[in-house]
Amino acid sequence: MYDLIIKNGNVVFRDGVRKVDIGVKNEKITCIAEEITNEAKEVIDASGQYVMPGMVDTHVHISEPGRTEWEGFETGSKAMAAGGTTSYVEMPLNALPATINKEALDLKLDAAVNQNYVDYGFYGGLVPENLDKLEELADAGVLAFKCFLSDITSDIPGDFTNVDDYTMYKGMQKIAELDGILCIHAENPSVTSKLTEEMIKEGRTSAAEYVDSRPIFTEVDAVQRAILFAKETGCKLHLVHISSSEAVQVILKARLEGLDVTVESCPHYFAMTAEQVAEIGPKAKCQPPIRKAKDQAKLWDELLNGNIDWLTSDHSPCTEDLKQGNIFEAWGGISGVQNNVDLMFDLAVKQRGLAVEKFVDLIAFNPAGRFNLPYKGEIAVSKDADIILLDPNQSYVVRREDLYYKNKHSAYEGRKIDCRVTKTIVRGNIVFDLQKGIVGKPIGKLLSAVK
Ligand SMILES: NC(=O)NC(NC(N)=O)C(=O)[O-]
Ligand SMILES: [Zn+2]
Ligand SMILES: [Zn+2]
Repeated sequence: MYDLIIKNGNVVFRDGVRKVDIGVKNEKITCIAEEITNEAKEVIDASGQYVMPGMVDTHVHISEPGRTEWEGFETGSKAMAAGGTTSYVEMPLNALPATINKEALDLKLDAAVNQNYVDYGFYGGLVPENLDKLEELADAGVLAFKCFLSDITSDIPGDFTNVDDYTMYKGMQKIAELDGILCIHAENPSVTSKLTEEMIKEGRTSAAEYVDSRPIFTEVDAVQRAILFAKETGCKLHLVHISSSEAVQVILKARLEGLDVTVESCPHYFAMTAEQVAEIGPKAKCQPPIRKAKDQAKLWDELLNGNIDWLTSDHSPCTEDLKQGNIFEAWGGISGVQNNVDLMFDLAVKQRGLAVEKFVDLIAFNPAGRFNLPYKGEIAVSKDADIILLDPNQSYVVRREDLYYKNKHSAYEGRKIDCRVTKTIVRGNIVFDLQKGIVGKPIGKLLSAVK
């Protein structure tokens, strides 16, 4: 007797797609066979659909507690469930206080209980004043550390700030000792902040000028410096939301030379060009910026050639008033997590011919492996039954009223997507069904690393 059987689907394994049935018991995948005829409490007919591991999104900002009006665990995780994400790792910034010591992490852990529809874990932040807190954060179970090279200043007490070089160096030494990973937002803060000042002063505040205020070389420069520091300290490195082929090439070269470094990029860098951002407006503002069409084409080559390790949403929501005005004034961060899986499946698999098993590596297997979650990210016996169904023949238009975000704005509003996540299952529990919406209770559990 199984808890759940998923029948007749095109199941995506790491080595290809096979039409098989999946049996789930006690939250795990316990059987994969051509035909399972046993009894089950629930049977799903997945005919005509892909059956894949849910997305393991290692880059999500939920600003609860402290800025809960921007996004909360409940609304954010419902959006993830509806979009095909089954686990996520939450960034140490945007909530107040930032997650830079154990007390702040405890506030997050408390706030997250009984609110999440999908499984969740946390980052610890690295900032100039918390070098002596990294160990307590690691002991308390953060899955990785995160720092900003890019300028991020705030006069609100407890808010996140960027690192200076000394902090990056010392932080990497400590994180190497703890056998952790440091994830870095890589942009040269001095150049980007001065260019920004200059352009605002001159009234050059169009979307095109915003892109020019954060040129690709500032990303490459910060990546190179992070790599140099990682070589010196032996710290494992991961570069978040990389926006340019030039930066990917630098990372690839360092990896070939033996450095333990990985790289992520995000759907918005593939789904929109700077030229389109000029039309969409501040809802599509992020840092680093969405690049021009000619640069995006090169980033696509990197993704299709297997040079980008995985995709993340970088879901960084805010209230709508912060997305008004000119693009320089608006909040930098895109709400996108609800449409990431089907949007990227459409763009990469359907439109550009990426093999569906490679797609699954990009959304699930690779991030789960890097973040020491070997029980996630793959359809295989003994793994958690975190499974999504995706219908490659269904189209939909992103509509505001369908979004679960606390603030229902999206850079993708009005966009047509030619495939759709129709069911999301977390450890054997159906949490989203296209017909019914969010189903059941917030059953999300805290992730723990297996080293
Ligand atoms: N404070 C943020 O959430 N920033 C985020 N914003 C973006 N990417 O525009 C990020 O990840 O840097
Ligand atoms: Zn960032
Ligand atoms: Zn982010």
